[in-house]
Amino acid sequence: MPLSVVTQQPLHVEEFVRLVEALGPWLPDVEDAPIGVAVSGGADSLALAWLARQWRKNIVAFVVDHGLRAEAAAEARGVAQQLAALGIVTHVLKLAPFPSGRIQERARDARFDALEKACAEAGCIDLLVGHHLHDQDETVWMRSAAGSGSHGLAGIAPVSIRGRIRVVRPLLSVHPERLRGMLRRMGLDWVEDPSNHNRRFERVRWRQDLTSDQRLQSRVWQRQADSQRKKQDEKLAYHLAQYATWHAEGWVFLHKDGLEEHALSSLIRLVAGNKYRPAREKVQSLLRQGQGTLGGVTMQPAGRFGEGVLLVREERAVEKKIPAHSCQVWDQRWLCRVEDIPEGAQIGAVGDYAAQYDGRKLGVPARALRVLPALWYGNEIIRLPQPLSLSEETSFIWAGNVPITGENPVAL
Ligand SMILES: Nc1ncnc2c1ncn2[C@@H]1O[C@H](COP(=O)(O)OP(=O)(O)OP(=O)(O)O)[C@@H](O)[C@H]1O
Repeated sequence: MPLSVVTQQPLHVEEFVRLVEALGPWLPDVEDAPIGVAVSGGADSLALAWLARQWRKNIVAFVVDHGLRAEAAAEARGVAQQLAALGIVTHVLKLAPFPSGRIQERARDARFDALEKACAEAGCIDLLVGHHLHDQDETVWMRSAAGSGSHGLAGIAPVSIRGRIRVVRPLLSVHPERLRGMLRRMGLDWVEDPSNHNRRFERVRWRQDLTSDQRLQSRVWQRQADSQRKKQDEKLAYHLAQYATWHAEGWVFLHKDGLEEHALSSLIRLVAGNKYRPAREKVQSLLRQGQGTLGGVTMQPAGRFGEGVLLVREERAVEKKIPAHSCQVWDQRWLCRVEDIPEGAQIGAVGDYAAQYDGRKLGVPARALRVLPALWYGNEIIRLPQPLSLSEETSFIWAGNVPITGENPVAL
């Protein structure tokens, strides 16, 4: 029977609770630690917010206004009012304008950055988002069309870590019609975003064109790839635990017996804080050479650190100095924890200043000391990172936001 003929029953609260509880553990339902919900005002996330509110008392909704359409601000206010009427505390997050080009990707990144920050401020460590079964089908199909391997075909992960929060997608196995059915039954209206129908975007074209058979096929691929990915990840985690040592100054020692393609590419991604692993051929060529730079990371023989290699952030690749703020991330890896930052201060690499320190005594490669972050005021360093600082206070903490195994969370 074609899928479209199957009647989709509205989703019930009990089923939602089963789905969401399976993705725990969850903190107790207390005021100080609410669960965040990202709500666009579209049917899926509105349904998610309503269901989450039945599940728990303490939730906080975040509505992001990208400022991309004239009516967006009024729509966001409308959604906030609708949520407030459902007894849900809501914050509207207005994004600063971003440059044109790659608009969907930029909007997504900016949205998740804003959501992560807002969650941290509201005391949420978990954020629910409303991706559903059709989003998963389209993602898998698109990745298959792009020639992805099992990592890509495993699709959107039900749980992923993004910076300081856990992003949870309890509706990934739910047909969207079941969510709309639920909203209709509750008499709740939703907003239709016109960009969801704009065929300029690849995802929209697949959403409109995928047949039921293609959707079924993509679910088969997804399940196979997911189980393959899990096996590969377990193997890699075991391998890294055996051979790799990550150091708090952002560098890695990899034992020679552990030098192989998957381990190396995952560690390069980790040390550089990159979204993606480097291309396979390049990793293989680096392995053949035994040393060199790739993906913003330098690999060199480990020398006094043992038989193997060191992976250190490449000095030429680090971000230039940027204006310093508290909670500012520099070089996509270091979060500034300093509170009382003077006007005009900047975050930049320690650089030549590191020459004053003895890496041997500190147990850190000299190269790794040079690429650590520091707080600069003109040509002076006013806050040093650990282990160069004499103070007990930690001025910078690792915020690489990159998993060691598995895929980087893709903010869809
Ligand atoms: N403007 C926004 N504000 C808050 N959360 C958002 C916003 N846009 C998307 N999200 C979150 O990301 C999820 C997936 O985004 P996507 O663009 O697929 O959703 P949508 O089709 O715009 O809306 P919905 O999923 O609510 O129907 C949403 O379900 C929601 O949780």
